[in-house]
Amino acid sequence: MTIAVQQVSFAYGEREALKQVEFSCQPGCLNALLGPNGAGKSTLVALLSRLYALQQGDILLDGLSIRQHPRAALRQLGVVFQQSTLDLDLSVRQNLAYHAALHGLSRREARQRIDAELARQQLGERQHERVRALNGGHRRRVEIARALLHQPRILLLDEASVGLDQASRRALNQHVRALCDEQQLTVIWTTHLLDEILPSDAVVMLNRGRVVAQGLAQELTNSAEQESLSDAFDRLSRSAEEPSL
Ligand SMILES: Nc1ncnc2c1ncn2[C@@H]1O[C@H](COP(=O)(O)OP(=O)(O)OP(=O)(O)O)[C@@H](O)[C@H]1O
Repeated sequence: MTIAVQQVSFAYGEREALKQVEFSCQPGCLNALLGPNGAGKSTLVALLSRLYALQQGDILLDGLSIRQHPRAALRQLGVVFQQSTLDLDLSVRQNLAYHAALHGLSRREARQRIDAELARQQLGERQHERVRALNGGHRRRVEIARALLHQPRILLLDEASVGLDQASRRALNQHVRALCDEQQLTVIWTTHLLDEILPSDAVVMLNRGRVVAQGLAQELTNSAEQESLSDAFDRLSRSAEEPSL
């Protein structure tokens, strides 16, 4: 499913968080939204997920405006927010069942989808354990399972790997990539960690609320004439701040 962000600007009162942001995402793969703290990544996720209403600009999902068709758009979206919203004292399965009920799934349908997601996230054996007993990586998988219960075609993950150790970060990243391949999911993966991005990934670089570059990671590195994506990001962010003559 395609995502087109068109001239989106957003301010918290006087503070501008996004300024005429425009980019599109590649369908069926992981799209990295890269930027340092405060770049505007979470604000963009909040607008995409309709947590905040758009102030200026529009976002199109397969050509459909989320302004004009908010319900249809939401049906296509699964979201894992930066802050976990699992109930730690409920079991894995109970957390999922609660969410399925909120989405209005029948008990039978909920049972089938929960079974399928638990299997896909390799959580079947942990389903009756309290979420509190799970490590950070497994908790994130529960959140992904929950986000996919209503079978969306887009998955938004906001800094999903924050707080995980290196091995869990890598495993989570690989897991999400496998989901893209298996289900043709379009993923937006926001991060400030460059080692989570592969040379072949589509990347949008945000800095201080503006898109400073977009393209395949390898192309961005080459075009900025840098050795690494990290250097390219520094270079592109600096040149975006220099006043044009
Ligand atoms: N609720 C809010 N009220 C006022 N300003 C906010 C609010 N949320 C974010 N901001 C500001 O908007 C800008 C963008 O923040 P945002 O959280 O979207 O960035 P981010 O790239 O997700 O960074 P982080 O990784 O730190 O969350 C920052 O300057 C931030 O201080």
